[in-house]
Amino acid sequence: MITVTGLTKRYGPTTAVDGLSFEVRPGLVTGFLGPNGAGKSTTLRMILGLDAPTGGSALVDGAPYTTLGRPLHRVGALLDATAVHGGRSGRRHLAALARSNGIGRARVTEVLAEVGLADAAGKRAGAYSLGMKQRLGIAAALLGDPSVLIFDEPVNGLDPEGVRWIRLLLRRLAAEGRTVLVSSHLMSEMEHTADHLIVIGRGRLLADCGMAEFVARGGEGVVRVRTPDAAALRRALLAAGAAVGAEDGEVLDVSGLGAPRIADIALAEGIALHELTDRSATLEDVFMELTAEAGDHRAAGGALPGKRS
Ligand SMILES: Nc1ncnc2c1ncn2[C@@H]1O[C@H](COP(=O)(O)OP(=O)(O)OP(=O)(O)O)[C@@H](O)[C@H]1O
Repeated sequence: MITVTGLTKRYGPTTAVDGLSFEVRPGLVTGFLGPNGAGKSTTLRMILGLDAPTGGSALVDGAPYTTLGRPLHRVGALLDATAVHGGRSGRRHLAALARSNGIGRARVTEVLAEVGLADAAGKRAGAYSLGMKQRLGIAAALLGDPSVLIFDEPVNGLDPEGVRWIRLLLRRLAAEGRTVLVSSHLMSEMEHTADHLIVIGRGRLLADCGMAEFVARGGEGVVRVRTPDAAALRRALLAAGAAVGAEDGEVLDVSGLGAPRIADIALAEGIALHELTDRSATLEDVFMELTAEAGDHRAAGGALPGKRS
């Protein structure tokens, strides 16, 4: 469990984190989202005792990270996967970490296998691809079998197979009852991975709720229907109480009725459907709207990487 209370960090005139309070609970993947410069990394660094708060507190299982005995057994973190000693092999990197934390060598072999690096363990980490470095960083996070895991942008730069691997890993770690906090800019990926969301903007809390609840803020869904008989279907849907946007050739945008009901009405009227697509709001839609409302010009400009078109 991570408990952040009134957490504040100022760098000179810049307030990076501004009175932030939230809890991260076990058994869930919690997504930590915010536009560039929102204060995510600064918050994670304070949770991990790498930066001292200007005010407030960040506790792991009720205590500041810096006071935890054998911290690798309590918290595992991946902050910057490229920050490894390039001249050492993956195995030696992990062995050094294990030794300084009183962890046996057998565990090194175990985590190397778990992240799929068993075959590359003897190679210089400096020669690893970004994906392999991410895996090595994750192996280090898992080394002490911690109950709390923190990952900052774990899928950055990974290929689709690597992204999928991380998604399944995060889900498994949460299913094992661990506390999993993960930051990412990849909204479509987060939508598949996180159960709960903490969204910040300009260092302040914008949302702390379940994924479904957050996405539902996008309002009523719209169903796109394509049919060669748009005029007749439009009449039938209006009669059934739907709101139907202006006809555009064969395409109708329908709200107020779900896709199954629209299909039933079309069937009853003997009208063929060539497309029936649920176009409800996505996580990205709601995120962009929320962060734009909060006055973050970068989010409003739509310049986030990983944007789904
Ligand atoms: N060491 C530092 N000295 C001065 N300012 C800093 C420092 N670290 C962060 N900041 C500032 O604090 C703010 C928050 O930065 P932070 O890196 O925490 O945001 P972030 O949400 O992680 O952004 P990104 O998504 O771009 O990684 C930014 O305005 C940043 O410039």
